[in-house]
Amino acid sequence: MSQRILVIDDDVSFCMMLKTFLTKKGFEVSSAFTFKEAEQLILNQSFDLVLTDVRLPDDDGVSVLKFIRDTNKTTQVILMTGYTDIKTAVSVMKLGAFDYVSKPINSEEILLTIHQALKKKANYSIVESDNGDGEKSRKKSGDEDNNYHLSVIKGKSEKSLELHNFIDVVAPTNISVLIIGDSGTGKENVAYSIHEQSKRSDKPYIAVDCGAIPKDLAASEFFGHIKGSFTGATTDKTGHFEAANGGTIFLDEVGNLSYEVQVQLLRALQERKVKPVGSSKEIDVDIRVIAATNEDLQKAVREGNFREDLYHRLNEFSIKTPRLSERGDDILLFADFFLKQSNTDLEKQILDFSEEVKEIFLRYDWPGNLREMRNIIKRAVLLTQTDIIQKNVLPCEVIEHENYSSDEIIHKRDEDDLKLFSSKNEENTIRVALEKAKYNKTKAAQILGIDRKTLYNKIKLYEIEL
Ligand SMILES: Nc1ncnc2c1ncn2[C@@H]1O[C@H](COP(=O)(O)OP(=O)(O)OP(=O)(O)O)[C@@H](O)[C@H]1O
Repeated sequence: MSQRILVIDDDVSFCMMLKTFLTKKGFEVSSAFTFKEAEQLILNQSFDLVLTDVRLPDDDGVSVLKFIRDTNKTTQVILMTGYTDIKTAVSVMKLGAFDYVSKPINSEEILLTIHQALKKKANYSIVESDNGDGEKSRKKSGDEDNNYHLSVIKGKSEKSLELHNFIDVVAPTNISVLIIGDSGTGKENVAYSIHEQSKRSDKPYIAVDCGAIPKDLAASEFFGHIKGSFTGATTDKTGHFEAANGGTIFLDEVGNLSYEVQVQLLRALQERKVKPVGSSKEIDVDIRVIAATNEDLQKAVREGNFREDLYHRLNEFSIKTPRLSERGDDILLFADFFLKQSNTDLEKQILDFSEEVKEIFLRYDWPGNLREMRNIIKRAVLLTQTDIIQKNVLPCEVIEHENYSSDEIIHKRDEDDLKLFSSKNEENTIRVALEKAKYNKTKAAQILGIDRKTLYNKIKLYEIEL
């Protein structure tokens, strides 16, 4: 059976274009132009994946994600953003979206991201609440990000050395570790490194995305259940705690747990015993706990949203993951790593970045940290037809502080980009670029990464007055 995708975007022509494109690629595609329409569709059928614009006429991508999380926990969500929305997209990532792609959407890039998201979905062996199949705990293996555990960059900057020093010190112990850091700074990687360097490395490592667990199913997810304990529980299920027995449990986005679940979790951590839902037998568990958050948990404690006793239990030792912009020249090491990774993923052989691009990377503030860099480089690799990545394939937000000289060579960008270009955002993006370039069309075309002729046509199409 083909996989089901829901596309949500209020730009009707863009939405239809994407629908046609994905249908041709063998997916079963539905579309909605508003949050309200999407809500109805999501209630009536289950989707494997939802592709949603960050801004919708009656709501936004955050609400879509929250709604999906409340109804169907394994649906993957990919956000589509205009370049001015990157910061919003980064914050939505914290709520458990799979990834975001920037507009203009490139067809090859979106297909790749869709396949990775669906692969991740398939790897979650948690069964959806409505079909009640036998459930198993999940290990985040096979997850796109997980492949990168195989080779990670440590870095040489002061911040990186400090981070790895902390990891080395705490890993061999049984101490609970709380990893604090902005989205995309590599918290999950740190958790896995701690497990790998611990005495438990040959035992299970179970990563649980706490933001993705609906409140009603949390107890069963963590502690398991026995057949018949509630509607849909048609077989016994092993909970994450039991599955992690002897090894490590990683509680990602721990700040998202409801108060009720926090109480249950605390009890399990204090007593090192769990009781599956519907069972009267307690099971002893020996686990090391690592948790991560990108929220200010201390503030959540002060405001009464996170239990203080649980906070202290999780935070026997804390590690802060540095922002990418704080990692000095390591930025180029990471860039090189993502270049190699993208070459492998996309079967390309790009050799390097131009000196100018390296300088831009070193100056940029990387609000989405490593994840943003990975995405930007993947896209640049996709669009580059020569050996070296040049500035013109970088998104506007990365180069917007730079000066543009009109005698720079204009590289022709893959026309494919413009085919799936949202007209609403396109017009906006062109206006912003023109303004930035002080209405110099050559510079504006450069900012946009398109050739001058295309820009002229677009100016005519949208009747932009110069
Ligand atoms: N040391 C590293 N070397 C190479 N790649 C890394 C490293 N750390 C993280 N990455 C990559 O950066 C991306 C983001 O990392 P990760 O998912 O661990 O971040 P995070 O802080 O857990 O994000 P979030 O808070 O959004 O869950 C992933 O693609 C990951 O593989």
